[in-house]
Amino acid sequence: MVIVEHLAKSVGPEKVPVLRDVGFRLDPGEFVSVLGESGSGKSTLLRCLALRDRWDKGAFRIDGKDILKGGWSGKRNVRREWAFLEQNVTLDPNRTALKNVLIGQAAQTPWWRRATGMVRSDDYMGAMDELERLGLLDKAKLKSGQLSGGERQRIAIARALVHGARYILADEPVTGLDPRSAEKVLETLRDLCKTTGLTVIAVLPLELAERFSTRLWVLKDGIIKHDVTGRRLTSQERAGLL
Ligand SMILES: Nc1ncnc2c1ncn2[C@@H]1O[C@H](COP(=O)(O)OP(=O)(O)OP(=O)(O)O)[C@@H](O)[C@H]1O
Repeated sequence: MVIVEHLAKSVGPEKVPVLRDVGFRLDPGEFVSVLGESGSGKSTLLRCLALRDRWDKGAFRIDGKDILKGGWSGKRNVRREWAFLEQNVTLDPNRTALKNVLIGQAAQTPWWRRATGMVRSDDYMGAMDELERLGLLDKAKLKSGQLSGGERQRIAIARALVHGARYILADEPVTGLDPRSAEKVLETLRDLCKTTGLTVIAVLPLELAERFSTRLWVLKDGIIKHDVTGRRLTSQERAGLL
């Protein structure tokens, strides 16, 4: 279980408070969508959880361990287990989809493996299994530049899973995709949550958030103003979001 308490974060030279007091508990397999007006701090929250941004205040406990107070190994585990899925996926266009899955992201892969592209046969089998599970086996040998935007997103998901992700933080992962590709990416994430216990926290448009996620957070005034599970937002809760 993940427990966040009293997370606060100010930004910029003026130290403008964006997150004032964010707290939640999260079980494995949840698919959370973060909603909120532009500038409400959705990306800041995701970056804090990925430890890309330093927290001003707060406690971050995972399976009973206090990550911020512990040593570097807890933080290293968070960096490995919390994968960040961006709107514009960075894949190496000169390598195949399979090689992109195998060599991983810079933060997860030793430099010599990235430089040489060397992989172990176990890793190869693991990557092929993951591509099969995500319905991408027929794309394995294509150069990533030949893939569609939705396929690139799903390759990035496969890459995260192969490298040990238990949590995926996705900042507008389907913006710019056509509706069918967007649905396929979100169906993939939803199925993984159900079948593997993967936890997803994503910034999505309201309509897709309500269709695909199990829980909705509305960020407002630096806190999670509404935290809703298993239902749509009421008209009062969605005020200001559309
Ligand atoms: N490094 C920074 N320096 C100054 N201001 C920042 C910085 N990072 C974020 N901000 C400000 O903090 C606020 C929250 O930004 P954030 O990107 O988290 O919002 P958001 O909810 O994701 O917005 P959007 O929906 O428009 O993407 C915004 O007002 C933004 O301008």
